[in-house]
Amino acid sequence: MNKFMKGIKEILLVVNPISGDIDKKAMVEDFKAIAAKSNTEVFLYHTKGEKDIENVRRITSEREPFRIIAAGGDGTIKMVAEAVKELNIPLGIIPSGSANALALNLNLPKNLEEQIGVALGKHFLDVDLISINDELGLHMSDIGINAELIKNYESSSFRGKFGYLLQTIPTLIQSKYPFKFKVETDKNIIEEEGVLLAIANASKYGTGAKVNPQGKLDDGVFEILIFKNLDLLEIMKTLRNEMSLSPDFIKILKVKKAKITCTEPVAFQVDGEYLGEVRELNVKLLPEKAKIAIP
Ligand SMILES: Nc1ncnc2c1ncn2[C@@H]1O[C@H](COP(=O)(O)OP(=O)(O)OP(=O)(O)O)[C@@H](O)[C@H]1O
Repeated sequence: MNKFMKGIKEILLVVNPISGDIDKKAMVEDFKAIAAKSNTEVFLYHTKGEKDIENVRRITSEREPFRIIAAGGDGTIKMVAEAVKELNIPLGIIPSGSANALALNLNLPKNLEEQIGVALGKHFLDVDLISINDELGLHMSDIGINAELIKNYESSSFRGKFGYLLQTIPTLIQSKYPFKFKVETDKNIIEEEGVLLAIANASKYGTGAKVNPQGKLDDGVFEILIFKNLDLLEIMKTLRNEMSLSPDFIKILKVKKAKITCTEPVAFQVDGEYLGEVRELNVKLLPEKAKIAIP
């Protein structure tokens, strides 16, 4: 008798073994124990750091899980969302990265038992997916000083808040700001000088900085935020803390599609991952959504 005939459901648990420098053995055991109570088996996949999208896709088509859980940081969640974006399989998140910005924006609980409960629960948000130069963006991507800061942070050896703090002044000194941004949308063309242009699906950065009060992950639009060239230290301070930035510093456009160009190559990051310098970004909302379990 196969598992379907026995009425056993299967979950795919995707675990990033290195994310956040956290040992996940106890989490996996807890997860299996809780899943077993509802006649659910767990198929475990440890990410390898290469070919993970292909592997998750293959395992999903072979095993047909009714839900996929991503245990890792933002990079792991994004990888899983990319792998199964055409399939409409519900996703759960066990936040276990050094950066958990999506979990923060989804108000996921801090306690592991509660996180497992939510990940296996029945409430979902259909999160918009954004394509940025063919990269999948889930919450906050940008070009300008924040991406320069992430680049410097990634190449330094200090992690966490202190690591960012340490890189702030060198980033400001080395930065090529202000940048000249041109944004073309269906409605108009805007040219503006600024220190940073963000493509925001969410309201907050992973630091808690609430820069996009209008941002809703499931509203079928995204915001383009242009941080004007004003009080740079104030902006940097805001980005790295749980603060709201004064609206005087930001211009906000609500769009479904845009082309962004800069006169010079500028640092670019997607959901906290530095992706080199670009001169042009083609951004559009994808027709697919990620169905993510929420409290
Ligand atoms: N087994 C592995 N060995 C090395 N790297 C891996 C492995 N599995 C996944 N990765 C890498 O982990 C990264 C994703 O990490 P994720 O964002 O989930 O956690 P994180 O702790 O927040 O990471 P980071 O601090 O790099 O943002 C990807 O770059 C991926 O290639």
